[in-house]
Amino acid sequence: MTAPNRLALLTPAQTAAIDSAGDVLAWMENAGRMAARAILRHWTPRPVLVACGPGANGGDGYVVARHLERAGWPVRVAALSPPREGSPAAAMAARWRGPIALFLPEAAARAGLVVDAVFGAGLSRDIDDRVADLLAAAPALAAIDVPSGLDGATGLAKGRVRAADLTIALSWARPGHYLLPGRALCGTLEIVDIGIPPAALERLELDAWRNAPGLWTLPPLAPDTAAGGGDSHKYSRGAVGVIGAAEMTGAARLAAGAARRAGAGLVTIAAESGADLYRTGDPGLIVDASPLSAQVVDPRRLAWVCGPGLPPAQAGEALKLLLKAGRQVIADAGALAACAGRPKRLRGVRIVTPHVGEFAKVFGRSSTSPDWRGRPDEVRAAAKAIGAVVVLKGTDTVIAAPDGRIAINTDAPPVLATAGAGDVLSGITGALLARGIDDFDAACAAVWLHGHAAQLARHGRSGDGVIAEDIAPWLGTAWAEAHALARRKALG
Ligand SMILES: NC(=O)C1=CN([C@@H]2O[C@H](COP(=O)(O)OP(=O)(O)OC[C@H]3O[C@@H](n4cnc5c(N)ncnc54)[C@H](OP(=O)(O)O)[C@@H]3O)[C@@H](O)[C@H]2O)[C@@H](O)CC1
Ligand SMILES: [K+]
Repeated sequence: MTAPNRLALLTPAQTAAIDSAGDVLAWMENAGRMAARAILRHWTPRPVLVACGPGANGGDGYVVARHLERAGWPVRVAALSPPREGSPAAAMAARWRGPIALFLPEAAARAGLVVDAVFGAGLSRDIDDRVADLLAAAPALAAIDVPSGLDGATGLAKGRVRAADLTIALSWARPGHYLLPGRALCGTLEIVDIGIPPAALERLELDAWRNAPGLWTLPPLAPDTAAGGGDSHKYSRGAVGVIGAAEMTGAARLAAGAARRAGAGLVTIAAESGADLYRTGDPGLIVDASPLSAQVVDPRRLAWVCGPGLPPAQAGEALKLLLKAGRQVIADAGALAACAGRPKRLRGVRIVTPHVGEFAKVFGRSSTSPDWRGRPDEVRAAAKAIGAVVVLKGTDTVIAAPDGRIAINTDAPPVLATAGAGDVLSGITGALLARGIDDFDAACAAVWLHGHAAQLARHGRSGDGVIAEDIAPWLGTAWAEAHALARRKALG
């Protein structure tokens, strides 16, 4: 993976590292000017209160105030406390000669728009009532960097955080802009360029990105005959095995169908029992009723999906056989249930795809409260513990590699919260692994294709009535769009 800088997500600590060696005054001026421009695009002229904190976020606020006033808007500034003497923020505060207001909710309520420049990357504790009350009284809110109280690293709220209508991110977004509840607290997110040279990123150890085409690249979906790929055969396009359950056959069929649409040359359902049920399904699907122990040694069937629809005991047995045979395993559903509280049993698998409840059961968290989902470090730790890529599924799916890299998916539609959608994802992942794509890239690309195909299904025919079966037929289009987007961004 050669991750492009434009997809990088910066934590507050990384921003601080950039600032310590940079021209903060110039960047602050740019940040305030660009934020003012974004505000001018989003709102018609109205009285504005700019709420400024004591740090550089407040410094940006004084610049916004100056530019909005220059644009003819009535502007007042309310300071929580004055900036530290000699700091860049103090220099910007000194250049504000306009009206001052008390830092009180009444001042916010009288304005038509409040600019939240109280805390950004320097947030160090929960915000108190004084800040929360003022921001809560705002009729509309534009936040600089993050809404005050939102932890940019985790997406968690520190105290009572007022959701913004517009959040203006500076040069790069943060994990917290995309992780829930942060994503919901940001409103519309705009990323503005404040002139930090891309070389500044080279000094950082980047480890988080937005999941989008360009982060990974896909081979062509089908062999290109014109380019001499016409002699490729079904095994060279990747062969996928899916462990079939005797009873809940739908899940394995959904996974297998998705693997086929995602470009696998050959997909087999391993069904020691229940084979007849599978044979009544799609004609292009191979059903193998021989003992699994004999199937797993077929060297051509490298990638296996283990778990969808399986009872935990069967999944656990299958997992052991697959790992012993050195297969590339995607563990989901029943295979995760078989490893509840025993994550070490997953050592040797390539990718696991738990939802929040499964993650909690496998990795032994006592609570499934939505609160902890915003903590990428927990997903990183899980990936490290089992030496495999962990895909924590949700509306803000986090994909973590054992080496600490994470990608956050940002555009999955809510319609994906439907039975069988997870089985489809495991099938797509299997197809990409079988085609020889690196584990982390395969997981990231599968998550994106899955979400994008669901979006296409939604805009195509299904509307909000998208069901799991609707997703796979759109994978070909999603694949083509991934190529087009990666190409366009690389050029642009
Ligand atoms: N490279 C970039 O992207 C650039 C970014 N820029 C901007 O810089 C911002 C980061 O600036 P920053 O480091 O000064 O932190 P900021 O959030 O203003 O606050 C720190 C102050 O608040 C205080 N404090 C914290 N929490 C508190 C609480 N709950 N309740 C009360 N007080 C609290 C804290 O006190 P302390 O923790 O020290 O006690 C300290 O005094 C960033 O968000 C962006 O807007 C541009 O200007 C330039 C280029
Ligand atoms: K802010």
